[in-house]
Amino acid sequence: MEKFDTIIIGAGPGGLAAAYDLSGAGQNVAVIENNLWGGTCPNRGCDPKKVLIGAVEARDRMVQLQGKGFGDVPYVNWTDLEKFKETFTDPVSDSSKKGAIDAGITTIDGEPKFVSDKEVSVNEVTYQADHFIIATGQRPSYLDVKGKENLLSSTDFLSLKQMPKEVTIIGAGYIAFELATIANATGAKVHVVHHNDHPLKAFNEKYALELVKQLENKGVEFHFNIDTKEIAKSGDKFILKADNFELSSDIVIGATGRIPNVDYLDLDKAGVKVDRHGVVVNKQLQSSNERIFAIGDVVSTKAPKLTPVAGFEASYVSDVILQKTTSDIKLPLIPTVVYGSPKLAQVGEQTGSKVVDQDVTKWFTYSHTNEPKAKVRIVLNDQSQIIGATLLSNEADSLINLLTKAIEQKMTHEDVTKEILAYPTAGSDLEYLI
Ligand SMILES: Cc1cc2nc3c(=O)[nH]c(=O)nc-3n(C[C@H](O)[C@H](O)[C@H](O)COP(=O)(O)OP(=O)(O)OC[C@H]3O[C@@H](n4cnc5c(N)ncnc54)[C@H](O)[C@@H]3O)c2cc1C
Ligand SMILES: NC(=O)c1ccc[n+]([C@@H]2O[C@H](COP(=O)([O-])OP(=O)(O)OC[C@H]3O[C@@H](n4cnc5c(N)ncnc54)[C@H](O)[C@@H]3O)[C@@H](O)[C@H]2O)c1
Repeated sequence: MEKFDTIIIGAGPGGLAAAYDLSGAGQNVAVIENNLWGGTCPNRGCDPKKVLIGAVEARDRMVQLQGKGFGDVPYVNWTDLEKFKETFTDPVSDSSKKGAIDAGITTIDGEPKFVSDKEVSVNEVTYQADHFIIATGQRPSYLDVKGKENLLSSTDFLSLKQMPKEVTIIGAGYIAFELATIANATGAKVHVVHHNDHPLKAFNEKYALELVKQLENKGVEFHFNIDTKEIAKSGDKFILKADNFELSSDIVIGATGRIPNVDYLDLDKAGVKVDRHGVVVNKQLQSSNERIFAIGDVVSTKAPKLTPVAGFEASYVSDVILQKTTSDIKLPLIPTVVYGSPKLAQVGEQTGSKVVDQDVTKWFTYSHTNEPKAKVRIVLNDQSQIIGATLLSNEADSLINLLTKAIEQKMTHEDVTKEILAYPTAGSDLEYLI
């Protein structure tokens, strides 16, 4: 029986990062993957989404400057854009696997199943290891309603060969907003159907509602407090049905959350406990079997399910396995961005001793490209240090990283005035934002 120091299940950003760390430290490491190498983020998540959003941003920039240097602006050509996206996604799996092999990591394709707390079987071959890391991520969850087989997922959306004329998206989280923004820029009529009136629940409500308004101004229609009961097929159309509500469209995308990939692994044979949010772990990311760890999206903790979080946890667990640390995991500040157009970003505390909330639409940073709406909200503590921020603008993604550093360094207004940042940029406004 082949024996490894560590076997990792799942070759996403989390699993591969751990594999490189452990193999780089001299361990004999195997990674088992049952689908595309590289995982969700580069194959069917962050990266393809960002390629599509890139085209939306280019179009929106021209629309903003219509009559100010630009004339008629065409819709994004979906078919061409999809082909461009594929130049990023097509090579990912092979190159991720090759990279691992080149680094001396054993790569195994197939469906792993635990046969004991020390052994896993794949394609009828049994492998043993001192430690295991479960890094199997999440997959889309589908609403449990009549006709749920008629729902498409974000993965299906990102690979559509043609963008239909009418698109309905159920849910109002990250995925719903990002896909709505993309479909809208191709000229599709987009509907967002949500079961309550709290879109993007984790974000400042006023800012989330301002983003709704910006999308409505572009023609996206939001239907709040609609509890979907059925997705019926009628000819070429799909009808979303709820109490006193029907909506017909060409496709219906379910974006109502994701579920952990904990089934099919026979985790009970290894004594690993799970709940509906994923693998249950302690503060060292150890499961109920102390030799089996879990990282990334599959972990049942409140940590945001994001690529940099999976990478951070991978590095932490590698250090635990290599006996470089015995401390509990301590996640740093985690900035998050909804890649719409404009973008919505948030980091840190949302309440404090002082809040400076400004509409900065008319500031040069935003007015020179005629942005329709830009807002910045900074939260300070009783020592006037920056402790949190919410941003809505096209510059929000870069500015949120700068603010994350400012919070980590406990910067005050006075500290900010002592810095020189390139002008004119969103960063050089910082001293006027506090
Ligand atoms: C549409 C979309 C957009 C996103 N955009 C962003 C973004 O902009 N920024 C951001 O930070 N995050 C984003 N995310 C989230 C990000 O993709 C995840 O947080 C990240 O991929 C988690 O990494 P992971 O390694 O934990 O899991 P994954 O990347 O999901 O990798 C898990 C791997 O395990 C494999 N696997 C599953 N089950 C098994 C099994 N039984 N046996 C073997 N292998 C298995 C899977 O095939 C996969 O390759 C997005 C997600 C989606 C869906
Ligand atoms: N930019 C990014 O960083 C990014 C982008 C996409 C995804 N992600 C990650 O992927 C995760 C999954 O994204 P998501 O958008 O699927 O999940 P989410 O949890 O962000 O949003 C799910 C939404 O569906 C709603 N919902 C639940 N049941 C519903 C129902 N019956 N009818 C209508 N709406 C319903 C929820 O209220 C919520 O608004 C995110 O939490 C995030 O961790 C991150």
